[in-house]
Amino acid sequence: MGLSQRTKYSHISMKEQVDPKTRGLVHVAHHGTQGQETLAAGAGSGARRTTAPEGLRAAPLPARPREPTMEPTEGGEEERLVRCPVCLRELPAADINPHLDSCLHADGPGADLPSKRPRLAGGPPGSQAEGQEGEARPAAGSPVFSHFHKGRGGKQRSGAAGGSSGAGRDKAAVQPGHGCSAALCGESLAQKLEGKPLAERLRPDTLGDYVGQERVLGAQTLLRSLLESHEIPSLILWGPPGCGKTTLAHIIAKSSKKNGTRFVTLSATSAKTNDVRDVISQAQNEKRLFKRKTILFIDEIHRFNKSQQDTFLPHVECGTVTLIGATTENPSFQVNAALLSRCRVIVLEKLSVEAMEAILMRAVRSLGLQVLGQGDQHSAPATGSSSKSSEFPVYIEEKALNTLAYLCDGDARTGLNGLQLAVQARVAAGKTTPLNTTKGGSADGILVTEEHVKEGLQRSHILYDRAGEEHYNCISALHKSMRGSDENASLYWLARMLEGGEDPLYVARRLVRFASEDIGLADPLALTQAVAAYQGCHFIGMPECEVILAQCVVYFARAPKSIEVYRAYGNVKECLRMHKGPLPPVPLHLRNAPTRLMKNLGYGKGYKYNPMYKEPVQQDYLPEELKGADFFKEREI
Ligand SMILES: Nc1ncnc2c1ncn2[C@@H]1O[C@H](COP(=O)(O)OP(=O)(O)OP(=O)(O)O)[C@@H](O)[C@H]1O
Repeated sequence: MGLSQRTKYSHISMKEQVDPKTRGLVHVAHHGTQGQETLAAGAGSGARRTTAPEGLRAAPLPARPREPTMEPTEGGEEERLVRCPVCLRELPAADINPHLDSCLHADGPGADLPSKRPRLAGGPPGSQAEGQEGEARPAAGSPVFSHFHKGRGGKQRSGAAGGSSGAGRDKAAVQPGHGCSAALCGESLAQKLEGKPLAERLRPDTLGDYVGQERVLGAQTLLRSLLESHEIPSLILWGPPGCGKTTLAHIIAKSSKKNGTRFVTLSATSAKTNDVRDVISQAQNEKRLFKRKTILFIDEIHRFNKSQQDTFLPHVECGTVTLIGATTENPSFQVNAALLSRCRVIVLEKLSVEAMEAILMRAVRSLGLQVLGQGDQHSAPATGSSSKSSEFPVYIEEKALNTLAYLCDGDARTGLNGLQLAVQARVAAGKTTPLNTTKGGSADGILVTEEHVKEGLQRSHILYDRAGEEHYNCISALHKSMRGSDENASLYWLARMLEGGEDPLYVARRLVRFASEDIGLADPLALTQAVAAYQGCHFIGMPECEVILAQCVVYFARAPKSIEVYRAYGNVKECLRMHKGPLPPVPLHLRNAPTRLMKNLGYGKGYKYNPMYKEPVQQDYLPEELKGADFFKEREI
């Protein structure tokens, strides 16, 4: 490595020491990271590394091109060729700093998001999504780089990635080597199916690729024109899982980079109040020193408690940050009213079957599969397949795609995961199916059928229609298993629901009911357990709350059971339903008599106040005609 490079990082290092609170520091950390990557790429052995202090290295932040600090070089050092880690050109060492600055600058001011890092790591141009996956992740607790990270279900969110538009991506995927910039480009089918989930790889980068949600994002809508003019108001994106909330934020991130706005992501499942404060103080510095705006995206904002939400309220109010929150829960209940009133609530819907079909078709094209309609005849391998020529062509039944679009219940992640697993399983099994392709001839290929797709959904734990019958079937199976004191079956049905994406509060509500209906007075503490479980789920959400529900479910399966109260109450209801004629009046002696008139009418007359009696009091409490009724006697419920 040339001295001038070392000088560059020395300069940065000095800056960190000078002003550890300002954005200078922020850049330092990232420059430090880049420095290391540059060293790796430039391959100077024995080069002196200037690393950021420990705490800073843990929070790599976007680099911003800066003026190089040129110092006299040692004899002839600048004559050595050094490879630019960005464009891979070889240049004299003396020129590398200014060149690097202009290279970094070429992406515009927003290029300081982590999308740049794969290129520094020497990945092929356009392989940014790939590179991000393999990147050293920022240390936990670094709020700024936990972009799109999501705890639930082990989902991974990539950062505000760079890369070409999704439209171009589709094309590129179908035509390998064609200005290839897509995550799936130039790989064999098996490679495309490995590693990062397909849903993540196919996350649209532009509004053009964003399917559905016409009501809020269609042409002429307010939100679309705001997004197109880069005027991003504070937003709460509310919608069911997999409908595109994070994707929309990702698109906003990409587009906001164009006008130099910073985009920072926190996940409320893992971020602490201090992380929020850090982001806000950085945003304040950015605004004050660089007039740079910050958009703060908080995924699963409903997981923040009210006081955490209060932390950013004044800063949203005064415009230090523009907030974008994503939530699957009704924001009226989960988001501070004051915060809510400062945000526009965008209600996203479950994706329609048509929208899902479009998303699946895009995936099919990217994977290079060929759709086989009923009665279709094919003579050639899958068109557009980027599979290596040694691989069999892979076909998928049109019916299989339709079924998938229906079964995934408007959740694109579920649909794409199901498709990925089905194809993966078939390819791994390597089973070729002779297809009657041409008249009088046949060809080999791998066929993915409707059955395989259903299996694929089951394998991703998702053959569970949250809105439909399966939802009721599973909760019923759980209830009956607990009633039957089968702790294994109880846990099984619980897991089937939670892994299928069921709302934990729905299960918790059922447990509250079960505590009274089936355990009742045999263990009155059961109700307390159930309510506590409900509150626990409410506080911490999935996936952490799953064990709370599991504990409660096992407690209930093992608990003694009594339906005495449930049955008796049912008997009373039955009695009321069966009563003919007007309901009997409340006996006068049981009535309260707050006024003289009421007293005169006989209200409360003859009532025996029990505490005044040492012996049991003989007194009727039921209406005359029900005297002696015993609702606790066993009857048909
Ligand atoms: N409207 C859409 N158009 C195209 N693809 C979509 C759309 N919505 C979702 N997807 C696909 O589904 C995947 C998951 O979507 P996303 O992460 O945006 O869902 P979400 O609403 O944030 O879900 P969750 O609440 O579970 O986090 C994306 O990576 C993308 O591939």
